[in-house]
Amino acid sequence: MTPTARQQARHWQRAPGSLTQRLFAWGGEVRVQRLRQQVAPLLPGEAADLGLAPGTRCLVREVVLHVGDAPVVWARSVAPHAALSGPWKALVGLGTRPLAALLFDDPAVSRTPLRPQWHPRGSRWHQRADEAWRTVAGQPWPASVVAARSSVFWRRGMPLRVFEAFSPAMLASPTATPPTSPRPR
Ligand SMILES: C=C(O[C@@H]1C=C(C(=O)O)C=C[C@H]1O)C(=O)O
Repeated sequence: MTPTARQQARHWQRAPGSLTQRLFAWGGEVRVQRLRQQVAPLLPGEAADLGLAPGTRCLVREVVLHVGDAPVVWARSVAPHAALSGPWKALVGLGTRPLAALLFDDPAVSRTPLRPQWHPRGSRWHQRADEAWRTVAGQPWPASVVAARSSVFWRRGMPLRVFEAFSPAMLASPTATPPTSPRPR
């Protein structure tokens, strides 16, 4: 990873507030492609961050965010299944609306500090990012490391862990224009 890419990764890993809003400001058009939303096993680190026993039934939502015509973020959010009948029931009908809609305008939602992380090729996280990219872009994850971040949103005592991985297209250079110009309206 070039020094510029590392610097850009740190920028996105630590950027407060809504990533969707930042992507919109960066590229003018953001689209959410939902890959899955179902009860599924957790990946390494998720149960601990949620304060759950491994094997607890959880809802898993995976999406890819597109800016213009290019996929730029793979995101994976997990919550205890029990939360779907309570504080996070709005997840059920979210569809392809950005998750941010449930998080940043609700005073009942708090967020733990952002945790930057790097997942090398061979890790479960890199494997999952690779699977998502093969599905969406028809190619493997285009880097040997997945630069990402995670944090936990809390609402009325129930957690929602959000993980976001940044594609190399986002890390290209400080002045990187979005990967493609938004489609003309
Ligand atoms: C949490 C946010 O919502 C974004 C949208 C997501 C989704 O729709 O599943 C998941 C993670 C984020 O990239 C945000 O914009 O910060």
